[in-house]
Amino acid sequence: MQLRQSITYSHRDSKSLYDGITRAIANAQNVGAAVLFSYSQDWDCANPLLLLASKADSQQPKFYWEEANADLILAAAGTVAEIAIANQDGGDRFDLAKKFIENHLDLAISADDGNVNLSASAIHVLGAFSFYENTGDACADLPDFCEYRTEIEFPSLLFFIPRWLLRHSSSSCILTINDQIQPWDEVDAVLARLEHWRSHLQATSYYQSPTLHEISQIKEVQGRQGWTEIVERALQLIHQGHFQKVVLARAIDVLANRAFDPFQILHVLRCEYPECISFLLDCGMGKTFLGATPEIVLQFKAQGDRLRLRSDALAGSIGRGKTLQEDRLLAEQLLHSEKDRREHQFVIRSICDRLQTMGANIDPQVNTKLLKLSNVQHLHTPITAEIYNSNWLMILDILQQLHPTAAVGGVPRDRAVCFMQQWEACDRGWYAAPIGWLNGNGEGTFGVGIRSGYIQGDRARIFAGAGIVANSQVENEQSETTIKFAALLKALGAL
Ligand SMILES: C=C(O[C@@H]1C=C(C(=O)O)C=C[C@H]1O)C(=O)O
Repeated sequence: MQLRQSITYSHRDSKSLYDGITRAIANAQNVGAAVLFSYSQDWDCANPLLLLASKADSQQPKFYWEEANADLILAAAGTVAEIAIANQDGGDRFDLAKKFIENHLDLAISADDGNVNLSASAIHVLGAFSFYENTGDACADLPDFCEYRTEIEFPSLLFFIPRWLLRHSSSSCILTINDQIQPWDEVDAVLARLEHWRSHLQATSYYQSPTLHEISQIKEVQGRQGWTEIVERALQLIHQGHFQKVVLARAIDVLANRAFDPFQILHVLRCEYPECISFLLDCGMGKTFLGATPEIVLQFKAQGDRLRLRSDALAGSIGRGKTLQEDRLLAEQLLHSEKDRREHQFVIRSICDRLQTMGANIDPQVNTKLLKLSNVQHLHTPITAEIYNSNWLMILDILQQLHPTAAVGGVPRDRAVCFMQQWEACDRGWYAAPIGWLNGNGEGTFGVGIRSGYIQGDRARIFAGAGIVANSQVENEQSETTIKFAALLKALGAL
């Protein structure tokens, strides 16, 4: 089955917009339920993050996504359809995500002003998964687990279709307004609703950034053991052959004297890390998850019956030098480190094996390079593949297979993940899990939610992890996480 958004109208005149809405109302009447309608048009906006900050109210879900390298910014707010699955709900969340998309995109009607390409006019679904499918379930027999839950909880799946979305690139800037059309709707009422949102977004508004905060406390989250002791325990288990690799995260709580401004923090990240994907996801309940990730877990594009896929192997890390020469020496050290190469190979293997299990043909050209960010350099191998399937929604099955890769989980995955759940100081929530977007044109990107943290009022909890393999040195792994923390600490004004 080829599921795509059912119809796209290009409207150079108001009659055809009228026809599109009429068709959506007919669809809604046929199925006896609401049907999505979207209208896209050229829009003038130089700063999508500022638009989001000034237009979205605090109760609304918000999403921001910036891939500077791919020349793409998405800024969106509000919701016309949403699925939020709590950790305890059970059910297969990837399957539920798929059904959500099918239910909403299958009968959706899109219209545009005639100047919009298919990618921009397609309806976008935005969201994230939590790291663990069902917190505590995989290790139900482990004692005292609940004590270590994070205080900031996020759904195990959150997908939403925004009320409005701005898709910005250097060549175009398109605004899409989405609406739910009811069987009893009338065309004029729908037109009035579209006009309401259009003028809301067009009205001049100013973003008043809150008064700058000061940091009052920075404190490592303590579990039942300190992080270095957990790393030592993991090394013993690696030595005994229990697992070969486990990625262990530390968490730090940062407290300020007044509320943090998530938009300001994201702005710092996007300027400092242009090679990364800057992201922000706010459920509309005063909690924001944000970060700047260098890692893509799955990027895809449907081309006829084929799906082009990309997934990044990113593992093996070292700091940046203060001088060019020191930086080069560190780079050489990383490129020739047997331990880091081995750690990196685990990730390449885990991604390739799982893609092959799904029937994908991996492109034979696989090149490992250095990825240099302002605070850290990594071994980086983009893996590209192709799979034949007429239903692009199988990407959710692929995502389910890939997550967590050995870059943020371990090898073998189940044993490593169980250890992490048992020993890490707190639940990961959305940290190191897939976050991103897809659209009705069969394309999308999910990043790995690392170099990230949660903001809730005057509190932030940030995460950083490191891959532990045989011969890992505890102090080196700890300083690696300290280097990684620097990104968020700096953006929070805590460094
Ligand atoms: C787990 C994190 O990073 C991951 C672990 C890496 C490593 O161990 O070298 C490198 C990149 C990421 O895949 C993190 O940043 O929190």
